Amino acid sequence: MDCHHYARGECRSCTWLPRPYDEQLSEKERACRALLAPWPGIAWEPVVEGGLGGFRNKAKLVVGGTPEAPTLGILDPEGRGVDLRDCALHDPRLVAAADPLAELVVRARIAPYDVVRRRGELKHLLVTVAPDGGLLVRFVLRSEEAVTRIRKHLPWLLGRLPEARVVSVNLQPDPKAVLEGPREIVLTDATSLRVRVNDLDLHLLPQSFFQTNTRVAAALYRQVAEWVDEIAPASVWDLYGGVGGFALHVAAPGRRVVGVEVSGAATESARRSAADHGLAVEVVAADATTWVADAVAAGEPVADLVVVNPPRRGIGARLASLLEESGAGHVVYSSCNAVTLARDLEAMPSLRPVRGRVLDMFPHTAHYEAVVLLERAARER
Ligand SMILES: C[S@@+](CC[C@H](N)C(=O)[O-])C[C@H]1O[C@@H](n2cnc3c(N)ncnc32)[C@H](O)[C@@H]1O
Repeated sequence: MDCHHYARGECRSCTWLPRPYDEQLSEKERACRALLAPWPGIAWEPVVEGGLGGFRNKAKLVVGGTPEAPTLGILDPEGRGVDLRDCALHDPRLVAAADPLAELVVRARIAPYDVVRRRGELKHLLVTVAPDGGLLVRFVLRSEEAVTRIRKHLPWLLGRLPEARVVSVNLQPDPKAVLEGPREIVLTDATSLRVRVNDLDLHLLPQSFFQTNTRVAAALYRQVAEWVDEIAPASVWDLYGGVGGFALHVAAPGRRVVGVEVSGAATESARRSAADHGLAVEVVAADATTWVADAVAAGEPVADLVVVNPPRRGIGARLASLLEESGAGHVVYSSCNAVTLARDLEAMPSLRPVRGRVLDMFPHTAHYEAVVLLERAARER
């Protein structure tokens, strides 16, 4: 894929861009299988392709420049804005939304945050697109200084960008390089974006995690639902459940499904989606490890099948040991970091990976999603 920002050396986020896409896929498969080589006999499904361009459903745009001429993209090493609003990875509808958003910044006279001088207000614009074109737009601000002006110009923005279903402000007062802060002010009547994934509408409230490639996420949920339905467990826990993608896909009559997720916004999203679809999925806001440890301590049976989909750091030694010692017959581990996946597998020797799939969630980078089905080995006599 040609990218003029890469060619000019302005952005090198896509570290694998010069590599042919077929080579990227085979290298990711090779790397994943090499990390999981200590567990021979995994039946691998074919890799899921992520697409050459236009696959990202979320634009994380750092705002630089001036109130009259803002840049939307990244900052260079000196802290100056580099405009990447036409990034080829972004869904074209995100690209189309960038100009009206930049115009809003000018109209509302919002000063881009200057990281060097620690002055200004607007740090990031975070925009998510649903498959039907609906948009969730978030202004990450240092303070509330510009909120009244954004509200004043909101009718103009909604006129220019009628696809914007949810518009919000996130307050991130710290001068740290953190994407967003804890407080969110929703400016529209609608508070969540509905994202169609397979045959489900997933609510997405601001501040909830969602996989960045909707088509690959749909393939991931279908794959896991297929494995789970084959096993037909009576109970499933979906740990690190986010907005409920796995939990809702594996819900079935007579099956007890519990989703556990630390973010309040994501749990609220999952609850709304479950209610809309009439699915009996229980959603708990908690730290996954603490919740499992408390359940075990209270003598509650661990689910027949446990899905885990942690951040890059993995599930860690404590949760791995709880699962190892539990009665769960199967675990599905979906990971965006096969290094921590392999480390966690080592800590669960009774749970053996039997099936696996690599999904190219992040084309043009070394990153990928790997999902494995673990089966409890029969106890040796
Ligand atoms: C990789 S995302 C997966 C989300 C979801 N399974 C999906 O398919 O979109 C990891 C999720 O774990 C959540 N999380 C992070 N730390 C957690 C913890 N200690 N306990 C529970 N959830 C956690 C994050 O908020 C995020 O939603």
